[in-house]
Amino acid sequence: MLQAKCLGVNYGAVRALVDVSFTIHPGDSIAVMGPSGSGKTTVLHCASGLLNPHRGTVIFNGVEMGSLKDRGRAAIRLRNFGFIFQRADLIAEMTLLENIMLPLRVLGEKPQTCSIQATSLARELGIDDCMQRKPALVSGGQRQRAAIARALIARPSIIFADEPTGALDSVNREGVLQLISQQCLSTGAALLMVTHDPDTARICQQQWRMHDGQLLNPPAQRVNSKPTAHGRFT
Ligand SMILES: Nc1ncnc2c1ncn2[C@@H]1O[C@H](COP(=O)(O)OP(=O)(O)OP(=O)(O)O)[C@@H](O)[C@H]1O
Repeated sequence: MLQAKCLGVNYGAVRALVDVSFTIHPGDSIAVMGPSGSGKTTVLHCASGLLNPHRGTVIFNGVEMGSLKDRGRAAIRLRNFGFIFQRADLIAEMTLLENIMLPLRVLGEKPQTCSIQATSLARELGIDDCMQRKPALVSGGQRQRAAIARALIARPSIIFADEPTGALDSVNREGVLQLISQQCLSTGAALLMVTHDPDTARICQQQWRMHDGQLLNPPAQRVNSKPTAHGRFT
């Protein structure tokens, strides 16, 4: 589904990525781990088309992302990718409902259809009682659940998550991780998640390690495992 070949990114003298290659298949769940500055976020940004690598290519469903203009890459992101960041990054002026509906609205769905789907997803994520509130008036855990709903509503084929529970306490962290893995299992979406935390990484089938811009355990050497009945991955 997504293939990255020999990615290289430099920031001046800093070699943020060095010859990084990997493949993401439908349903894969991958945690990208490694020390601060090792290139985890840069990998996520290149894979998702947020950043054009200086060397190498990213091919999504047969389309080379680097050959597209910004608008073309944005269209692929909107239709196929969901994003969850450490801070929920919801739009402050909109209610949770409006935030969650936003991707479908941009894709041209009717408001009523968007509202029905957003409400149903919010119920699954346990935030249906605060959908009319703005982000500043709900808890951090509720904000992050809303961000997950927004990332999932257009049924993306890949979820990109960068420290998605970094701003949460341990109880909320566990709940949010369960929700992400359950939602990926039920929709078949792949997950590429950057995290420092080994406990967080354990929800994924695969743990990739980065060091000094290099991927240390290339995906070809990995052994895949299957999701458990509890919605977690082994
Ligand atoms: N916009 C930028 N300008 C200059 N250097 C950058 C920029 N973004 C990243 N870097 C550098 O590239 C390297 C990789 O950064 P990256 O953010 O990918 O690492 P990371 O593993 O995600 O780090 P962290 O865990 O601290 O978030 C680091 O040395 C970083 O300082």
